[in-house]
Amino acid sequence: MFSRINRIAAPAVARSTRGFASSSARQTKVAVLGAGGGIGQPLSLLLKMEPLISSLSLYDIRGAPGVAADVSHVDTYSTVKGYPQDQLDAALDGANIVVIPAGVPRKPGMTRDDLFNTNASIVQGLAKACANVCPDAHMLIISNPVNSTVPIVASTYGPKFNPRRLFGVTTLDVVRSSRFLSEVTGDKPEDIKVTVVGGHSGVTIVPLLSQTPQAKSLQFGGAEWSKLVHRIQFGGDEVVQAKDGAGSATLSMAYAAAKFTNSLLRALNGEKGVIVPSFVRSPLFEAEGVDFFSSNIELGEEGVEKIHELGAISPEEQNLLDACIPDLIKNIKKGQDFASSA
Ligand SMILES: NC(=O)c1ccc[n+]([C@@H]2O[C@H](COP(=O)([O-])OP(=O)(O)OC[C@H]3O[C@@H](n4cnc5c(N)ncnc54)[C@H](O)[C@@H]3O)[C@@H](O)[C@H]2O)c1
Ligand SMILES: O=C(O)C[C@H](O)C(=O)O
Repeated sequence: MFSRINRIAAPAVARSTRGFASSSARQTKVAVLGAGGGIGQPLSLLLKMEPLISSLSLYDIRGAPGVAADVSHVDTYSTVKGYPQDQLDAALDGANIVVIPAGVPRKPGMTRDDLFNTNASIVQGLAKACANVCPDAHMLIISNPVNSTVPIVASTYGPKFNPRRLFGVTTLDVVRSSRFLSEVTGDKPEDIKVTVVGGHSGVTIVPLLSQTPQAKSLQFGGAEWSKLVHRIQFGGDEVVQAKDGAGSATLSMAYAAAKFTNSLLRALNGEKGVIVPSFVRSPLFEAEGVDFFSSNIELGEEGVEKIHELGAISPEEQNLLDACIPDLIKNIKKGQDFASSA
């Protein structure tokens, strides 16, 4: 099966593109597509508090001008403009980063894949517009199922696809891992860093707890470890059930998306050593038929600078990875088939 436990360093993804000037710290335009929604609204507020953003462009088929008017009163540096349904191209004009939380959320009993029929076309439509209007923008995809929507965006871009600039946002899994592990060990969550690899759905979410010093006391394969891994993999269900039909994670997701956006902005502005997990076009499991995979990514001034290998993992984590790969292949292919048939 997937027996390579110690993987050596991957070559940096070498593809140069037209630049995002490192001097643009005070001139970065970020567009949020789906800004009127449960994630979009708090995310817009958090991005308004981000000093590395100079201009926020808020788009939704419903309510974006209202959200923009509201957020624009916050006394921070950036300007904010809202765009209604028929002004998508104007919203995207000049965008350096596009964050997409547009689409329907789950209700209890649904899987993320059950959202595919609705969200695939929403994301594809938005990706087409981005490919036309701001083809060099960094694309941050939140809409589920992420394992399929990211491949949809890549295929929709066709020859314009730049693998250094497309990211599936899996940061919520990282955030949950820190928090949930802290509840087990008593350590401070802000001190805990867990590398979560694979994808963003159930068993495709693989937390590499063996690489986290605070998790060393766990007995790998034991009940406590299994319970923790299950909670990380199915944390989204906790929120969906608690919201009881009113949607899925929005506030923690907005926090996670703002955190990822901040990592990218820092790297685009020249900070070195920014390394975070994200679901990207990846060579790591290409030989097994996996085109996209989440692992630690070093971010740089052009986006993806280097895709890190997994490093040493435990036999129990290898089992998790073995379970992840077949699902991931199916999810990715579903997205690619959708895009190629459209
Ligand atoms: N990646 C993650 O970790 C993660 C976490 C939580 C939620 N999600 C996903 O994020 C998506 C949004 O969740 P939510 O709770 O904000 O949902 P929501 O229903 O509250 O908001 C979605 C927004 O998208 C808008 N929208 C729909 N079609 C659009 C289009 N064509 N263009 C622009 N906007 C459009 C809607 O009008 C709405 O305002 C869901 O698919 C959800 O599953 C992902
Ligand atoms: O669970 C969901 O459907 C939303 C999101 O993917 C999450 O992990 O919370």
